[in-house]
Amino acid sequence: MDSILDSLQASLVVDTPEAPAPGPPEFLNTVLGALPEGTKPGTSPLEALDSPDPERPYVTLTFAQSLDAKIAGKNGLQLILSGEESMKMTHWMRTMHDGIMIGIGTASNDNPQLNVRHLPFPSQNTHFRHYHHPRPLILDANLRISPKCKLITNASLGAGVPPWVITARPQKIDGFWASEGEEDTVDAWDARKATLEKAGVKLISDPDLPSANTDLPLPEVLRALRAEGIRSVMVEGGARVIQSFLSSSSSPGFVDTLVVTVAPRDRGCARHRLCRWTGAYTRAASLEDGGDGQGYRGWDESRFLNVEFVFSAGRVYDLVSISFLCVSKAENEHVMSWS
Ligand SMILES: NC(=O)C1=CN([C@@H]2O[C@H](COP(=O)(O)OP(=O)(O)OC[C@H]3O[C@@H](n4cnc5c(N)ncnc54)[C@H](O)[C@@H]3O)[C@@H](O)[C@H]2O)C=CC1
Ligand SMILES: Nc1nc(O)c(N)c(N[C@@H]2O[C@H](COP(=O)(O)O)[C@@H](O)[C@H]2O)n1
Repeated sequence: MDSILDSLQASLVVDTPEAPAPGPPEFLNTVLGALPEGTKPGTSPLEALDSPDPERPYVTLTFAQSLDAKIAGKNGLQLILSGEESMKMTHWMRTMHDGIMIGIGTASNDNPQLNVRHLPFPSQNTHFRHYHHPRPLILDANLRISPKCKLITNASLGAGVPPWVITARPQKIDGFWASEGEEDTVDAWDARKATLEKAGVKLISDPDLPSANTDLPLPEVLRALRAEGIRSVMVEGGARVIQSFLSSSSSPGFVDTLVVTVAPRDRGCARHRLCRWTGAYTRAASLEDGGDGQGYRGWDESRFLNVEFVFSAGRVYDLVSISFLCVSKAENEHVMSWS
């Protein structure tokens, strides 16, 4: 009897497949590199992200665009182009880098948090302590950033990494101010600097960074960040910063990897159209996906199809993989493929 019960019991032992541990989509591991075995995904930046130039950090440029290469709505209105899965992918990618860079246009317009709140909530620890959060880095020559922005207030509440602002104090040229009233400008700049520092912001104002009204020179910015220990940077935008990095991509260029989310809709603002990018996009889209499971797949709750593709500018816009997925559930799980 016992043996009958034993064999009955044995036959009732069902192999319950364990839910896969949450982690970045496989294509990110393939393109950017995986964490050493035994490391919990999302808890530390990737050591594997090694810049080809030891004087600057590794640069991943990433953004979301509409089919017609626009990244914002009318008057720069923030557009949520990414669906749920794509947003999660972006947040995983944030955990993989030391720093996350935006321009002051995005900081003022979007008031972003640049955290990883879309990742699954761990059972222990607080969300903020569990994951690696990249250091927010803001390109802001004139110190226009508001001390009340979310990046600064979150950090002051212990719920974010204090941002660094990359800036350049106006300087005299050959002993003269560039224009009348410039001295007052410098006083105002110094006052804003004091306010920001009091709010916990660190200013990166390398002497090599020339005084600039608008755009800071990327080689010096990247060099200064590397000197501060930033080994990898994820550049998120906005339009002007993306254009600066794409324009830098003639040899040798600063973009090591490019990850773009394309939402299949034409809805954006002409001012934020990424003209230069359209050509590369057409080229990428003309390649075949292959549907071999290498790509990033996930069901998107949004109404729109999302397409992700990745290529490495380090290899002159060579396509590493097109990853995509699709689909609006409302559209009968229609799968789109590139051909
Ligand atoms: N769809 C997406 O993935 C994203 C969209 N956006 C959108 O982009 C828009 C903001 O874009 P922009 O107004 O162009 O602002 P931006 O965020 O590109 O900042 C540009 C400003 O940064 C400063 N800057 C300093 N050094 C620079 C350099 N080397 N190159 C470029 N800028 C430098 C200048 O003051 C410049 O005006 C917003 O509407 C935002 O919603 C922003 C990020 C991502
Ligand atoms: N991945 C992605 N998809 C979109 O549709 C977007 N609009 C953006 N924008 C970028 O993300 C920032 C907002 O970050 P938080 O949600 O506040 O953490 C925004 O400022 C852009 O840089 N990205």
